Amino acid sequence: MSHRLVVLQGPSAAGKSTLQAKLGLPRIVTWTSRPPREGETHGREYYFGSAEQLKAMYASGELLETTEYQGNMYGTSMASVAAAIQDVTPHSVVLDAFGARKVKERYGDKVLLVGIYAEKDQCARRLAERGLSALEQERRLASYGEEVSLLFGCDLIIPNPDQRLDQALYFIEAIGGALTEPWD
Ligand SMILES: Nc1nc2c(ncn2[C@@H]2O[C@H](COP(=O)(O)OP(=O)(O)O)[C@@H](O)[C@H]2O)c(=O)[nH]1
Ligand SMILES: Nc1ncnc2c1ncn2[C@@H]1O[C@H](COP(=O)(O)OP(=O)(O)O)[C@@H](O)[C@H]1O
Repeated sequence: MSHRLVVLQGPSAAGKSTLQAKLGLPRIVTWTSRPPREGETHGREYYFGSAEQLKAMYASGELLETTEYQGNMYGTSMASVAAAIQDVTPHSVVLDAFGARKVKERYGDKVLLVGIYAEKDQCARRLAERGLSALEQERRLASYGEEVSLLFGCDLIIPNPDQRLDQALYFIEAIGGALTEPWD
């Protein structure tokens, strides 16, 4: 398979990070201006920086793309994506639909866009269990409809309903297996 980068997109709490972890590929760490959550470390979950820093990085061409999500900026470093695409080992990254499209436009078939889908009430429950404030939960769910409609731009969509994580994992493992087979 010629895909070098798996991009996961989908609504908040659909299960993107969970499935990315199970995919087991090295992850591209992206930048955000949102404050770190408890347990998050600079360089592991994200690189944390100010909005001004991210804007300056974008202006200087250091970031391939930036997006605003829930009032915070996010961005992917040009060098990290280029290095991932060149690397012998495929990588993965979680991006919103805007970032996913940018990366796909630039790298075409080297990028596999995987949409992760779960129903709205299930995402709502998962968000509530994550301990986010009521306002944050509401904000994340507000973009649910738009994020689901944008899944149709993906190369494939994996449903991740409650109680069927095993089924979603089956597909994720199949992708991981196909990507890590020897290629010419
Ligand atoms: N375009 C773009 N989106 C990103 C980037 N990094 C993260 N995201 C998106 O930002 C969204 C919000 O991430 P986060 O604040 O960690 O919240 P959560 O995923 O809802 O817990 C995620 O769903 C990702 O899709 C990036 O570098 N570029
Ligand atoms: N199939 C599933 N059934 C029940 N809970 C799930 C399932 N998939 C993921 N979760 C849980 O939902 C929450 C949100 O998952 P996460 O991967 O962080 O979502 P995202 O990265 O899309 O925001 C986590 O607590 C995770 O353990």
